[in-house]
Amino acid sequence: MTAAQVSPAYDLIVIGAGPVGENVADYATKRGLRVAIVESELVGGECSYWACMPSKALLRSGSALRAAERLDGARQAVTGRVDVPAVLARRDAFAGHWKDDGQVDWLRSAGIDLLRGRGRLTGPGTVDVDGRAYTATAVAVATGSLPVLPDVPGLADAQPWGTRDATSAPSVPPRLLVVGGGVAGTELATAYASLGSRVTLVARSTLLDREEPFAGDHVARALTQLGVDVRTHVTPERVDRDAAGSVTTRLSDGTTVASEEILVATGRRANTLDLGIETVGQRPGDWLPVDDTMLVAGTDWLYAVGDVNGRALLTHQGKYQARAAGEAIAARVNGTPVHAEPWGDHVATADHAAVPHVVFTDPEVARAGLTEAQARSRGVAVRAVEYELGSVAGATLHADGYEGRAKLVVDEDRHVVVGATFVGPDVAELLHSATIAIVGEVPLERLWHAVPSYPTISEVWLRLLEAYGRPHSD
Ligand SMILES: Cc1cc2nc3c(=O)[nH]c(=O)nc-3n(C[C@H](O)[C@H](O)[C@H](O)COP(=O)(O)OP(=O)(O)OC[C@H]3O[C@@H](n4cnc5c(N)ncnc54)[C@H](O)[C@@H]3O)c2cc1C
Ligand SMILES: NC(=O)c1ccc[n+]([C@@H]2O[C@H](COP(=O)([O-])OP(=O)(O)OC[C@H]3O[C@@H](n4cnc5c(N)ncnc54)[C@H](O)[C@@H]3O)[C@@H](O)[C@H]2O)c1
Repeated sequence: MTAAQVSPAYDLIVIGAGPVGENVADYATKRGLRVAIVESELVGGECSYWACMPSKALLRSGSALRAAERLDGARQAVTGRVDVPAVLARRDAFAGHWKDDGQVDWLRSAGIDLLRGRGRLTGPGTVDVDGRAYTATAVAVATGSLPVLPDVPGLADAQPWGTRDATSAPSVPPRLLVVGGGVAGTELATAYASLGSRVTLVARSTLLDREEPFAGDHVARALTQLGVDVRTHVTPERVDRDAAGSVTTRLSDGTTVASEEILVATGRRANTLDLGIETVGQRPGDWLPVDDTMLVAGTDWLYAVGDVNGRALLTHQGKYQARAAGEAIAARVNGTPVHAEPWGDHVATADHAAVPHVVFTDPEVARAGLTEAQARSRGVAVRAVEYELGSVAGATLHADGYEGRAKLVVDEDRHVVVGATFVGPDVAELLHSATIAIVGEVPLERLWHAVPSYPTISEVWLRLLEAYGRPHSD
């Protein structure tokens, strides 16, 4: 195959067939565009094989077991520990055994051409895939993100685990050091502790430091109860792996930690290395700047969707962007109107202040919209109220000694909720109520008429409104 070979033109070429790229391609195809998608590894991307699905599969059995242990009557029936081989086998199934046949069949059925290989931008509307040139009216980059390895002496040579290794490991190391107190670090520390590993978690600040402060406190307490040695405000300074495979890590507080594996979960950067991104004036490794239709700044043909634009490193939010971008690209190619006004059909307005996410630790941390600190830094006239979830009747029934906390952040000028955080066992399913309140900008006066069922954990909404005080419409 020579680079001179030019294949027929597409309306759209998507580079990267993760959950986001698949959705851009699907939504554009449904609007009649001729679409090809380029994938260098597995169709389905990080989320399916090395992130969301396997990590949640590793976590779920331990959470279910602890849920039973928190309940008198069920506790007595729990006579064993987590069955590690069974959990790993279930994880393998959720990761599709790292084969993408099913996803490839879906692409075919959706009418999307799959181009296996590495995609690279070579100029406006031109993409090289392993030496073959393709052209398209529009190109969407959905290449995801890559983990960042901190510059710690000896760390790279010690062959640390990244999140890919941790989510696909065939066995559980007896001792695991987790570096990073963010989402991935706290989730994977929970998972491996549940699977019997002796886990040490090292964080350079508090845990989950971008959440409401009580979130990290609750998670740190629960991890400690699970047997995790949680060390905050420290970083690794030197790492050595000896000939027998043991890792010794010296920390900034002068202590050392011995482990069989060291997992680094210290954040991610854009996967734009070797992508030809400099052809549009962008620096490889930087998040790609986009407008709300996901059009890359300074171009009229290139889109960046999902993790790669750095707006929200979450599958559901990337897929939301993909629905907007797929439709926007189709509208522009078809010459139909583009609705780019806030909350229009072709924009991802919710990215700015209405993003929901769940940290699947035990307790779970679920937030929609802004924390109090974020709202204040944006100049919002904030009033915040908090409530102990353990005082809600539904929560006391849900688990003996239920511990958790909830918080609403209210914009006092507009009288609407701009942020909500719930921390506690099984709060994840509560979150969508908050997302709807925030996106719908439901006035607080009206929220009083949204009655939570008794006795559910959702009754915390009523308690939070009572803590705020009933505003009277006059
Ligand atoms: C451990 C972990 C757990 C997570 N859990 C959750 C969760 O529970 N919920 C949640 O919402 N999010 C979660 N995330 C985040 C989620 O995985 C990402 O937000 C999501 O995968 C982003 O999707 P994407 O399609 O943008 O990128 P990716 O899923 O990374 O897909 C990008 C695709 O592009 C391909 N590619 C890259 N470069 C090229 C190229 N040059 N040519 C061809 N193909 C290329 C890659 O092979 C890949 O298939 C988690 C992340 C991690 C690390
Ligand atoms: N449930 C979910 O939705 C889920 C789960 C996992 C990951 N993710 C996504 O993946 C992204 C990446 O996750 P992540 O946990 O890698 O990143 P993160 O940004 O959430 O956390 C990284 C943490 O590492 C710390 N850190 C950085 N350098 C360090 C160092 N040298 N020593 C010690 N600590 C250091 C940071 O202070 C931070 O607390 C997240 O932003 C999240 O959106 C989502």
